[in-house]
Amino acid sequence: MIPAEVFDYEDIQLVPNKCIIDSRSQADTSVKFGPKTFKIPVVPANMETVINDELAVWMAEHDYFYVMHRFQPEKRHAFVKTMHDQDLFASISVGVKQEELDFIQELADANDVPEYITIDIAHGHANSVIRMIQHIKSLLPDSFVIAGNVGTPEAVRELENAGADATKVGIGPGKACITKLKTGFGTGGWQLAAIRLCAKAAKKPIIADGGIRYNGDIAKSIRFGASMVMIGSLLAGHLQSPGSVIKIDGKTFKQYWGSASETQKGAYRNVEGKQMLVPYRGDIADTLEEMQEDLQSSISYAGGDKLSDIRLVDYVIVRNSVMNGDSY
Ligand SMILES: NC(=O)C1=CN([C@@H]2O[C@H](COP(=O)(O)OP(=O)(O)OC[C@H]3O[C@@H](n4cnc5c(N)ncnc54)[C@H](OP(=O)(O)O)[C@@H]3O)[C@@H](O)[C@H]2O)C=CC1
Ligand SMILES: Nc1nc2c(ncn2[C@@H]2O[C@H](COP(=O)(O)O)[C@@H](O)[C@H]2O)c(=O)[nH]1
Repeated sequence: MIPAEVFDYEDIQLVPNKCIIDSRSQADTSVKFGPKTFKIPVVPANMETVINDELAVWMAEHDYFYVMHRFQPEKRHAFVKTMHDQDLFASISVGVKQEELDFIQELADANDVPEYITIDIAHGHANSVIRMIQHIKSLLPDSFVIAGNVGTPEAVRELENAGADATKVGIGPGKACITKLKTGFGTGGWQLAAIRLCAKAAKKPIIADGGIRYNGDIAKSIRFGASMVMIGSLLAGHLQSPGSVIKIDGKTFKQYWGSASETQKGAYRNVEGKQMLVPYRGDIADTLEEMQEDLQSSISYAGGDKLSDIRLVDYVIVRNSVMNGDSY
C-alpha cells in the first residue's frame, strides 16, 4: 500500500556525519552493476537525443554504464557485434512486440549475447514485459535483464520473480514527460518516495529513472535505495549529445525530446512526451567528472569512504523550502 505522505528530491536534505577521510579523492564512487563495475552510478537515458553509437563507445571505453536506445531497431544487431569487436560491453534496449521477441531469437541464433538488455516500455508492470523477461532468460540466460518502467513495490516483485535482474523505477517524473498530465498516473512529484518504496521491496538492484535536476539528486537516489541513476535532460545538452544545436538570442541549446513524443513517434498517437530545448553544456566528460566529484563530496558528508555509506545517513523532510529559489 502506498502511503499518502510522500516526498520528492527537492523536499529532502541528507544530514551530515563526521568526515573520516582527508581528501574527497579518497571517496570511492564506483558501483558494481550486473557483470561490470562502473566509475559512477549514472547512466544516460536510453533516448534518441541522449545516447548514440559514438557516445556508447566512449562511455564503455571510459568505464561508464550506458544503455543504447531502441529507436533504430535495424541497427541493433550490428551494434552488438561492433561493440564486441572492440572488446567493449554491449547494452541495448528492446520493446515487447512480436518483432522484438524475434530479435532476441536472432541474437541467440547468432550467439551475439549483449551483456545488458533493457526492456523499455512506458508501463512495465505488464504481462507483455513478463513474457519478454522469460523469453530473454530462456534464450540469452547470460544477459543481465533490466525491466521497466515501474512505480510500485508490487511491480518490482513481479518483474523480479519473472527473472529480471534489475528494475527501473519512474513513471512520469521526466523533464520531457507529460504522462501525469495526459493520464493522471505516475510517480511525478513523488519519485524519490517511489524509489524508497520500490527499493524496500526489491531483492535486486533498482535504477532510479527521471527527475534528476541537480547532481545532489544522485546522492539522494542512492540514499533511498537506487543502485544506478538514469538521467535524460541533464545529459542531453552536450557536445556529444545527438540532438541538433539551436541558437536563440546568442544562447546555445540542444534538442531534447521524449521517447513517447510526437517527434519520436512521427505521429500524434498515444503521445506522452514533448520536445524541448536544454542548455548547451560543453563536453560530457566534464559533466560526468563533476558528477563524480560531487558524489565524492556526498560520500564525505555521509561520513564514509564509499558509495554505499550514503545509504546509512539520516534525512529531513523540508517541503520544497530547501530550494529558496536557489539555482546555478
Ligand atoms: N518512464 C516514463 O514515464 C515513460 C516513458 N515512455 C517512453 O516512451 C517510449 C515509448 O513507450 P511505449 O509507448 O510503452 O512503447 P511502445 O509504443 O513500443 O509500446 C510498447 C507496447 O506496449 C503497449 N502499450 C504501451 N502502453 C501501454 C499501456 N498503457 N497499456 C497497455 N499496453 C500498452 C503498446 O501497444 P499500444 O501502443 O497499441 O498500446 C505496445 O505494444 C519508451 O521508450 C518509454 O520508455 C513513455 C511514457 C512514460
Ligand atoms: N512520460 C514520458 N517519459 C519519458 C519520455 N521519454 C523518456 N521518458 C523518461 O524520462 C527519463 C529521463 O528523465 P529526465 O528527467 O532525466 O529528463 C527517461 O529515462 C525516461 O524514463 C516520454 O516521452 N514520456
